[in-house]
Amino acid sequence: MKVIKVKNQLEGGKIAFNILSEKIAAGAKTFGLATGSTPVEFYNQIINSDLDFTDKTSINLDEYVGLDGSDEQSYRYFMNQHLFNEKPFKANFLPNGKAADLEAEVKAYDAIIDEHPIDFQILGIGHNGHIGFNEPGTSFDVTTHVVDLTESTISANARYFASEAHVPKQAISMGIASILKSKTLVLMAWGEGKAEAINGMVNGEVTESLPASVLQQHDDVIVIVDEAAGKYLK
Ligand SMILES: N[C@@H]1[C@@H](O)[C@H](O)[C@@H](COP(=O)(O)O)O[C@@H]1O
Repeated sequence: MKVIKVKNQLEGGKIAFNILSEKIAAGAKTFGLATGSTPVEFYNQIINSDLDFTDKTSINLDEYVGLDGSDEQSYRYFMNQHLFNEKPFKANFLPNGKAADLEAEVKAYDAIIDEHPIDFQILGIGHNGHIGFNEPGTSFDVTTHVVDLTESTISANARYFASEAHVPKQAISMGIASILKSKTLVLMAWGEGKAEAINGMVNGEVTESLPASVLQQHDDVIVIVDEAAGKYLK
């Protein structure tokens, strides 16, 4: 795991963007994308670049169950607002949170990931160490699955909703086994609230109780943190 400390999200987003650009120059065509506040500056860098994505494919980590893509709180809507409306891709995949048959949707999403091996995956991290919506206790062997969100995640994500009661209780998430198949992973974290999770991920034991710790087992992971998120790192 390579750790890069930066001043702020702007500097971190630029570094992540530079890594992305190098991978594109080397032939990368499929990008695993994440939602949340963490990657917003990274997406701005993409939007403001002259890179062409019309022959590139994106596959997002997750989506809330029950939300349609037109719903402002859905991750599809977030991605449209923060990236896709400005930077057209060949294809943008996200799980369908409104699928009538969730098990069929999970299988279909696994097939999409198999057909489009991910070259570069961008990740944020939850306060409890989750990646995507793989909550503590999730097996490292799972592929796409339906997740019951923890209270901690529901309350952390309530800021985007009218109230905590409006936050969906379930999500469809790419699994840890799928995330680990990406050739390169870049995980970013900003702010003190992420400091303990980051320290556990980098220096702690590899354990399902801190899902991000599994990244220690991958040989091309770059962690970009600001001072606050990296405060326990040597
Ligand atoms: N499913 C998403 C994760 O992919 C994201 O990394 C995390 C952190 O969000 P933020 O970047 O807003 O701190 O929140 C959500 O739970």
